[in-house]
Amino acid sequence: MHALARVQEWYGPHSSTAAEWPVDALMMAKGNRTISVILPARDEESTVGDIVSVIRRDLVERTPLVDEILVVDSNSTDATAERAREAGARVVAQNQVLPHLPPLTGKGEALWKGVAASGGDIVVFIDADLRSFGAHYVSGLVGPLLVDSDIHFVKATYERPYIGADGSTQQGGGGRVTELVARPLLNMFWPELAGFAQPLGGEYAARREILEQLPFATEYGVEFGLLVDLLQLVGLDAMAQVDLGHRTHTHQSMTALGRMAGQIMHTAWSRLERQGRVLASEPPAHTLLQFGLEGQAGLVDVAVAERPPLASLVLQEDLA
Ligand SMILES: O=c1ccn([C@@H]2O[C@H](COP(=O)(O)OP(=O)(O)O[C@H]3O[C@H](CO)[C@@H](O)[C@H](O)[C@H]3O)[C@@H](O)[C@H]2O)c(=O)[nH]1
Ligand SMILES: O=C(O)[C@H](O)COP(=O)(O)O
Repeated sequence: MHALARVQEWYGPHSSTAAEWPVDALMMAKGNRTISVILPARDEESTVGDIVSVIRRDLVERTPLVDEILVVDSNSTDATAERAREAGARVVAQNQVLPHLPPLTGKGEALWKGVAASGGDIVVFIDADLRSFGAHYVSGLVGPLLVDSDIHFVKATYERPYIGADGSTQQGGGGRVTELVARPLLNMFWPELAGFAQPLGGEYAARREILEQLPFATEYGVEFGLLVDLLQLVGLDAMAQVDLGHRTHTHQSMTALGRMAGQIMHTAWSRLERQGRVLASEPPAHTLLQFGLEGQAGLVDVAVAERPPLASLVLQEDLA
């Protein structure tokens, strides 16, 4: 079957909206399973507290859908940890989780450490820089996992405007790396994943037993790597998409997004090599020469390290 026909066949039965997953119905479906919400946070003092407070108020105190709120403090230099703790989250410092391992950096490292430090049967990731967060983000993402045992992973979709520094809104202007890098790469090499409208979005949920079987690319390669690896591990029919409505967040600069794009291309390359689809005569360069606003040049490293599946680590430590 042609890949796009496959996407069409998948799309209907695997797509829903957050409104289709009311919290009361999910409480009935939850049984004795536990749910952890993990927020990776680097210098997010202005937003992390509000997000944690909403989860705590609506999904812990009002209705106990969520069992654990964990903020992974990703080497912040601001009051992220204090704001998160005051709002009611458990906070762990990224480098204090599995401290016997040499630390790595970036968002993927924060997520991997978050999975290691949390305990829920279902894990929900929520970015800590969201400005549009509502409790429906969490309930929408866990809905398909709680009611359908064949679903192992749920990814959010939403409208993503670009909000300028002057507050002006450009509808559909957000997600620049998604549109210019991730989507073309997915369509070229993994077209079955083309139906995920926001492949780089930071909001998704999965069963712990699946997350522990997956390697985690560090830095900003993590979402792209997880999607590609999940397709191989569980297959498209075990993956679902939920529309959460609208997402706004803190935008990064163009140079920061250039580095992100480089990291995503490296992650894609590593998967192509691993799947035996390219044979490199020499490895791709991981340096990126960028030019700042005033024309100053700077060399940055966009290499993406990788953490092994947590399950393999536990096994190794058991054997040691
Ligand atoms: O070293 C880091 C960098 C980021 N973050 C946190 O990760 C989240 C998302 O990072 P952000 O810098 O806001 O990324 P975006 O520019 O929003 O990038 C988008 O695209 C990335 C690549 O797929 C995803 O990782 C993001 O979740 C997604 O929002 C935020 O809570 C950050 O504080 C960390 O914890 N550690
Ligand atoms: O998903 C993306 O492409 C990055 O998060 C960048 O998003 P932005 O263009 O909305 O800042």
